[in-house]
Amino acid sequence: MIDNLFVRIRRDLHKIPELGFQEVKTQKYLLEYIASLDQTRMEVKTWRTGIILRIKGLNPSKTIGYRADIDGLPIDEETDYPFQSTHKGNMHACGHDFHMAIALGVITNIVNHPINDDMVFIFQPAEEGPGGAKPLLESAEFQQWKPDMIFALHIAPEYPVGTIAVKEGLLFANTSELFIDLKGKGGHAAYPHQTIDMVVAACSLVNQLQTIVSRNIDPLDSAVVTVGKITGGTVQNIIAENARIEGTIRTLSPTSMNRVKQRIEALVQGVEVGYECQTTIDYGSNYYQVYNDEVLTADLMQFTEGHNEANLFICKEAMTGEDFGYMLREIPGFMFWLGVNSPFGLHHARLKPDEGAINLAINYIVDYLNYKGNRA
Ligand SMILES: CC(=O)N[C@@H](CCC[C@H](N)C(=O)O)C(=O)O
Repeated sequence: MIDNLFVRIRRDLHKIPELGFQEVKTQKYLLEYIASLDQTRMEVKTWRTGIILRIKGLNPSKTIGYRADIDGLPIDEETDYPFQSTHKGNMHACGHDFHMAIALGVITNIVNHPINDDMVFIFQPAEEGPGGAKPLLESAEFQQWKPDMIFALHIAPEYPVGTIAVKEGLLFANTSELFIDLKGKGGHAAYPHQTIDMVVAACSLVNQLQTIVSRNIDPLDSAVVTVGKITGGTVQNIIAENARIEGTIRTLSPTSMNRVKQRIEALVQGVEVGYECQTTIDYGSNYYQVYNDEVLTADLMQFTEGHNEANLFICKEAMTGEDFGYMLREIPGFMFWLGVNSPFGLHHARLKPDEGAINLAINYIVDYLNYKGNRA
C-alpha cells in the first residue's frame, strides 16, 4: 500500500516512458498535475514536449532554475515491478521518472510555501538523445525567463540513499555519438573474390578503434570509445554488402574529443582504402561537459554537511554525459548525484532505484532553496 503522492507519481510516470521529443503523454501528465496546484504565483509555458514553469517569489533578488529531464530509453524492461512500462520496448532506465517526481514534489512545496526568490522549473525532453537542453536553452520561451543560477540532480545507483555526491569543476564528460556506415559489394558466400565483404571490414575497424584510447590519448586524460552495436549482412551464406557500427565517444576535455574524432576519421579512411569500400561517419548528438561552478558547489557542500538527512560524498568525475552541460556553460550552477542504491546500474533493464530517495530529495532540495532563495 503506497500512501505517498510522489512515489505514486513516480510509478505512474514509470509506466509511460517515451523517447526524446515524443514525450506527449508525459507532458500531459505533468501539465495535469501542475494545473491541480494553486496558480496564484505560477506561470506555465510549453516548449515542444517540455514545460517551463515560473513561480514568483515573495521578495525576489534573483531567479533560481531547477531542471528535470523527462525522456525514457529504448530498453525492454526486465524488472518485477507491478507498475512496469506499458510502452513495450521503452523504459525509464536512467531515473528520469525519479527526476520528474522529485521536481513535482519541490514545485508543490514552493507553491505552498513560497521563497523570496523567483524560481524557474524546466522539464526538459530528449536528454538521452538527440539532446533537448541546447535548443531549449536557445528558445525564446527559456531566454525570457532565464535564471541567474541553475541546478539539477541525477540518480546514482551505486550510492546508498541519503548520499549527495558532488564535486567542484568537471563532473561529467564531453560526449559524442558515433555512427559509421560501410558499403561494399554483396554476393555468394562461395565466391568471396567477386565481393567486398563489409563484415570483415567492420570487424577490422572495431578492433582498430580500440587503439585510439590506448595509443593516441594521454593516459592521464581519460577517454572512452565504446562500440555498442554492429549490424551487417542478411543471412549466413551471403556476403554482406553493408555494415553499420554504432557507438559513443567520451572525453574529459573538449581537446581530446577533437583528437579522438581525428583518429576515427583517419582509421575509417584507412579501411576505405584497404578494403575498397565506401564509408560515412555521423557524430549524431554531442554533449558539452558538465562543469560545476566552484563557488555555488562549495556553498552546496557546506549546506549539505549541515543537513540532517543528507550525507555529503566528494566524488570523482564520471564518463557519463548530460546535455545539462550546455545549460551550465551559460548559467552558473551545478549537478549532483542522488544515491538510490540499486543493484543494477543506469541503462540496465533491471534498474530498481530505492523509492525512499524521492522524499529525501524533495526535503533536501526544498531546504536548500529556503537556504539559498531567502538571501541576496
Ligand atoms: C547520465 C547518462 O547516462 N547520460 C547518457 C547521455 C547519452 C548521450 C548520447 N546519447 C551518447 O550516447 O553519447 C549517457 O550515455 O551517458
